[in-house]
Amino acid sequence: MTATVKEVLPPILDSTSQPPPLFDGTTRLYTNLQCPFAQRVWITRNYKGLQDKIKLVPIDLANRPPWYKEKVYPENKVPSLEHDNKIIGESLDLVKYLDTHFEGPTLLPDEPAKREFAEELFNYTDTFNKTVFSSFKGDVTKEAGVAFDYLESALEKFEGPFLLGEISLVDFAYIPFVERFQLFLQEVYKYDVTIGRPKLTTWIEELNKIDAYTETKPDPEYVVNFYKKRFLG
Ligand SMILES: N[C@@H](CCC(=O)N[C@@H](CS)C(=O)NCC(=O)O)C(=O)O
Repeated sequence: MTATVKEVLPPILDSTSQPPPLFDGTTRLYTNLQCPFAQRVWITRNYKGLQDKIKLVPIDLANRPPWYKEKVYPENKVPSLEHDNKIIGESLDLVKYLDTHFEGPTLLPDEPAKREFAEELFNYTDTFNKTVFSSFKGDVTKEAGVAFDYLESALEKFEGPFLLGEISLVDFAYIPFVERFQLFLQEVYKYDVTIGRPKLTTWIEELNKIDAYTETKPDPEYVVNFYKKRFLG
C-alpha cells in the first residue's frame, strides 16, 4: 500500500472521561492500543480503508471508565464495535464482520479450499497462543517451536507469501501475537523464531511493508516489559 499520512490517534479514555455520545449512528471501535486482540480489528479496519467510517475509541484498561461496562460492553473487554445500534465483541468475529459489512478490499478468498483452511487457522489461534505462553516456563525452543512450525507448514500450503497465499484476515489474526512472541522470545530467551523458518521470515517481512499493519504496532520495549512482568514477575 502506498504511504499515507499517519493517522492521528484520538485521546485515550480513562475513568475520568465522559462517554462518547453512544448510539448516535457513529460506528466506533472500542480498543486499546496495546491489545493484540483489538489490533486484529484495527489492522482490518485500516486495510479496508475505513479510517473515516470507523472511529477509534482507545480505552485505558488499567483505569477503565465505568460506563464502558455499564453502557457499552458488559464483558468489559476490548475490542468491541458499536455499529447499527448494537455492540459486537470478539476479535475474530469482528474481523469477519468488518469484511462482510463494510466496503474495501475483500479479505477472505472465495475458493472453498482457502475458506476451509482459513477456518482451521482461525481455530488454531487460541492453541497457538496457549502453546507459546506455556512455553515461557519450559523449553521455549521445543515447545514454542511446535507452534511456529505449524505456521511455517501452513505458509507452504498455497502459493504466495501469506497464509492463504494472498493477504487475508487470517494474517491479521496471527501477526499481533507473532510480533509480541518474536520480541519476547528473542529478548529474554535469545530464541530467534525466524531461524530455519524461511516462509515465516518472508511472511513477517511482507506484513511489515503494509501501513495498515505497521501503524498499529506497539512499542517493542512496552511489549517486552509487559510480558516480563506478566510471565516472569
Ligand atoms: N476473546 C477476546 C479476548 C479479548 C481480550 O481478552 N482483551 C483484553 C485486552 S488485550 C481485555 O479486554 N482484557 C480486560 C479484561 O479481561 O478485563 C477477543 O478475541 O476479542
